[in-house]
Amino acid sequence: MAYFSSPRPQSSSSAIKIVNPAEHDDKAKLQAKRDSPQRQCRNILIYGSCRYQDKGCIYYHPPVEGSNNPPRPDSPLPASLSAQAVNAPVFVPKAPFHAIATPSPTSASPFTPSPSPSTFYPNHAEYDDYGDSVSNETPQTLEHQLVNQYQQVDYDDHASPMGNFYQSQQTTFVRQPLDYHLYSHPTPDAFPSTHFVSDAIREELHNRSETSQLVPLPGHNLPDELQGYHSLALLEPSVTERRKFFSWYSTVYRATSSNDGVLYALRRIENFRLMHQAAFGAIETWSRVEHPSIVRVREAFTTRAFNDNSLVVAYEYYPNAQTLFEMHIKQKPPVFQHGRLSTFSAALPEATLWSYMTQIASAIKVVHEAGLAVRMVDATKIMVTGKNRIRIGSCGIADVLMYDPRQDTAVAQQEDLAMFGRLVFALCCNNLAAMNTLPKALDVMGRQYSADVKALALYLISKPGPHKNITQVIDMIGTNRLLHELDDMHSSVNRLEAELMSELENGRLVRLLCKFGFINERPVFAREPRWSETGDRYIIKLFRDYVFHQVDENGNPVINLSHVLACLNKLDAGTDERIMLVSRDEQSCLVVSYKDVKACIDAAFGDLARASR
Ligand SMILES: Nc1ncnc2c1ncn2[C@@H]1O[C@H](COP(=O)(O)OP(=O)(O)OP(=O)(O)O)[C@@H](O)[C@H]1O
Repeated sequence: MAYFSSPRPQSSSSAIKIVNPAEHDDKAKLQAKRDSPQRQCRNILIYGSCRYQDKGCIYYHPPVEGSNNPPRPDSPLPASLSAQAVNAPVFVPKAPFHAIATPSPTSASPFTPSPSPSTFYPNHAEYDDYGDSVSNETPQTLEHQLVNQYQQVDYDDHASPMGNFYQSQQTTFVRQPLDYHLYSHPTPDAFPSTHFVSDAIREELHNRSETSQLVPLPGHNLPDELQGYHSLALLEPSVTERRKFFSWYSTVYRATSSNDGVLYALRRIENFRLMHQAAFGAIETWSRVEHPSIVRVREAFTTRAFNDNSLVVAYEYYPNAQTLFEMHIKQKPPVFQHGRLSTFSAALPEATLWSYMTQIASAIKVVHEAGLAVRMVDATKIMVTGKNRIRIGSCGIADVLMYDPRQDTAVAQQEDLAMFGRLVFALCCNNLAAMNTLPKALDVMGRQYSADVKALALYLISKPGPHKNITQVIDMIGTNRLLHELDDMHSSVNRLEAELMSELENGRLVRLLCKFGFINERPVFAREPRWSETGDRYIIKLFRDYVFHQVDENGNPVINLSHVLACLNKLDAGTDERIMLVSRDEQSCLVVSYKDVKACIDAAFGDLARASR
């Protein structure tokens, strides 16, 4: 929605007072006056040119500067518009200003607006072109087509995480899913995609937002309030087989903090009795570790809210995050492939593996430099929070659970490297326990990955030593791969910035629409019930009609988002381009520039803002 119109160079303009044609006007006289070929063509006044000039238009067309046509001395072009100009013959377009954008499922190119508003409304001649494509359908038929269109798009989208929902005949969901494609699908070929954030990112973000807002299912007997957190929801299905976290069972919840209203992931360790308060010291150190590949630790506390002694550590929450285990190792349900059920899962591509290893190595380096050890480099605790973006989760918990003031951190750091090695084997072999049969694991690894992967994995699981450290690991990853990762990151930032640009102007347009909402049809203001119908506000009202309430020559509504966006952008820019506003009774009209309307809106809104203080 980010297009912005460039103002057309025009002569200075000013609002022209509305003139109500006197009811007792001599109609015949008026007709004669209107039909006079001496009168200047209204198209020239409004648009600067008339496309019917050489096709029989009977009104006067002043010569274009530099043309060979001699000037007509008896009918000079007025330097500026006079109030009488509103009596000029009314321009009646052959077709409505803007055709309805009908995304018909059957048509190959249902809606083909010009790529930018500046070319979209360059002159009135284009309006007639749109007229050629005007649909004769009633609004009801159009709505029906639109509904069909959306149904077709969404129901066909098997790749969408909502796909199962749409296919299901059951009506167990009360909440309506968001229609991600509501206003931009199907994308017409001629419509530059830069006008909207791309479908993939929009859907991804909507999915995350929807997950964040999912209401927890009842029946888990969760506490209403927990040390400043409320609205707890389980983040893992309660029926899966339970693995122990060291010697304890753990559960992850999503919860909202009463302090800042932000969502957090709470990891609860069941039946844990804290023996040393000093164990929480590590949590404080962890809460200061900031790294893009580490899930930030917020705080830790013990609680009896679950009817036991639980330890709870609060982390940053990443909606729809999956663990590396869930994403790459867990056996997927069989799918039909080539006519039979198959449980085949593709090997992790080597490029992705290097990206993962680079991110993990970088995170471990920061942790080791902070005098800590990760203690949990495990596929079930590393989360994928975006495309190829991983973060080590559950940091700090092991420090509390295994608290031992005499423990040597250097030993724990060496263990981090060994765990990292086991993780590489698990990812290469799609098996958490790959290391248990090392020869087989090496064989699988050798067949699918380069010798560098194998060398690094073997180094990581090699015996601890004074020279074995994370810096060595990063050296083994190599400058080329690090540079490659850096380039990928920059490209990703560039892409996201471009996406951001395409949505940049939305806030501006919403603010404008809000101003309209505040001003238009306000029942009572300053004890003047007609406040919104008089003075500047009347112009705003007519402008609102011009933007939103256009009708075609049959009186059918014209629903054209491009027209609305172009008008609002020009209004916000305050361009000199002029438009004709027509009163609702069609008895009077007004030629104003966007600049004039903008001034009216600013003044009216200023009135309201002052009165609200
Ligand atoms: N900080 C977080 N933000 C978002 N989701 C999280 C966060 N931490 C954990 N999760 C999610 O919670 C779910 C359970 O996490 P958990 O670590 O218990 O995984 P698990 O595979 O069930 O491991 P285990 O079997 O050891 O409990 C996972 O789907 C994980 O993605």
